[in-house]
Amino acid sequence: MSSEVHDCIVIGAGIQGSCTAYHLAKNKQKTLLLEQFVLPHSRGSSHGQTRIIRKAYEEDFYAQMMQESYELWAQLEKEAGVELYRCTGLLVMGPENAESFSCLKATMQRHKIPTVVLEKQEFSQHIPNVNLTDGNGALMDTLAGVLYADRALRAVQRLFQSSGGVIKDGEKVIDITPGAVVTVTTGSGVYRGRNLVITAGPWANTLLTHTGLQLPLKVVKINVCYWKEKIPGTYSVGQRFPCFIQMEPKEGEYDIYGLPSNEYPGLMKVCYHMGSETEPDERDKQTDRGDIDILMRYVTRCLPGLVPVPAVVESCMYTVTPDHHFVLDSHPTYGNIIIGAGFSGHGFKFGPIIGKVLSQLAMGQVPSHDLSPFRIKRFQSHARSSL
Ligand SMILES: Cc1cc2nc3c(=O)[nH]c(=O)nc-3n(C[C@H](O)[C@H](O)[C@H](O)COP(=O)(O)OP(=O)(O)OC[C@H]3O[C@@H](n4cnc5c(N)ncnc54)[C@H](O)[C@@H]3O)c2cc1C
Ligand SMILES: O=C(O)[C@@H]1CCCCN1
Repeated sequence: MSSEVHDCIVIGAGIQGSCTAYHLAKNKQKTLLLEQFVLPHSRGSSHGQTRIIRKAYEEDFYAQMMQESYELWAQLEKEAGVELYRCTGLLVMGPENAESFSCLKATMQRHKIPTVVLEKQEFSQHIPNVNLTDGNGALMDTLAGVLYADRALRAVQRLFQSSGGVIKDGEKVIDITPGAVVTVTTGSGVYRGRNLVITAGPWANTLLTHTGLQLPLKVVKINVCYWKEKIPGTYSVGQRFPCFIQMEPKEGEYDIYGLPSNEYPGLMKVCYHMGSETEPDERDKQTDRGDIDILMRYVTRCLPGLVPVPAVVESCMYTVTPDHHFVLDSHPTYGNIIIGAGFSGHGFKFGPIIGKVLSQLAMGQVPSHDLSPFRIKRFQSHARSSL
């Protein structure tokens, strides 16, 4: 074991760990970022070319955090000298009389998020080639768009390194010994840090076992489906087609969402916001296609310009909490272990702000956002959390 003690060790080089490490290094913290796979990889949750960025949220705390996240993404773009965000707008469709749809509208209004409400009569004129479901309303979050995910991850990791940070990839953490100085053992080394951040995505509970904590997290495999345009370009980013979310507020059903064709010419990404449970290392053994059946019916009904059979299916994982809100907190027993987990399929857009608040927790500072919705304590009654 080297006698070197890092200010902070971060486990997991997905978007959350990479952004946290970047903020730590910017704050002159001697930081080591450990990643089990050789980078870049496609075995976690942060790979793929695109993600949605939006301020349209029902909850005030997300809308608020996104105000700053947009600013931080813009700073990153500038610092890295690459385009990470493309404004396309986000079309949200949902049952007009559902509480979630009106709550979304009200939150957007309260936070002065630029919004256009689309009346039914004008819908098809503004959004051709989409059939609005009967009883649904529609609105547009005009500053929403696409984040270039793979590119963003690379950019943040590069900026971390150029700020003096060290990445060791292909090093799986196999043991953690908590203490005033935390000892972290990988397959090829032993490292010590005054603070530890665990941002291990679907593997969060595997790592937390070493600290005597388990969170109520469910890992699901998402079939990432791309659908062929009957006429190339119909739903393309070039034709200013927006991202969309079809809200499904009924119990047991989940939203459907899409991004304009862009990364694969002629193919539009349309996915279901839930999947079947899996062990993170056994992702490819999970072959349930129930989500694809739901999508095929939706595409047939609402996106008539697409061939209703997926042309490409890729895999990704969500790590879902019971309330679909994140975990951003210190370990209940070891104050120098910080946890970022359970991003529940919507965490990418928050990467820079999550990195900032996790780095603040790791530096012993008061976080600049209220983290009470994200505390571990809220799971106290839950069977799988052992506190
Ligand atoms: C299909 C899909 C669509 C999505 N769409 C959106 C969207 O439109 N907008 C949005 O904002 N978000 C979206 N998300 C969610 C977003 O991508 C995730 O919330 C985010 O990527 C989670 O990042 P993470 O860093 O927590 O996890 P990960 O990216 O999984 O990173 C964790 C890392 O930890 C490493 N690790 C684990 N265990 C160890 C170990 N023992 N030793 C060393 N390293 C370890 C893993 O290898 C991995 O690289 C989507 C997710 C998916 C799957
Ligand atoms: O985070 C998002 O914006 C999207 C919304 C739809 C589901 C997947 N995630």
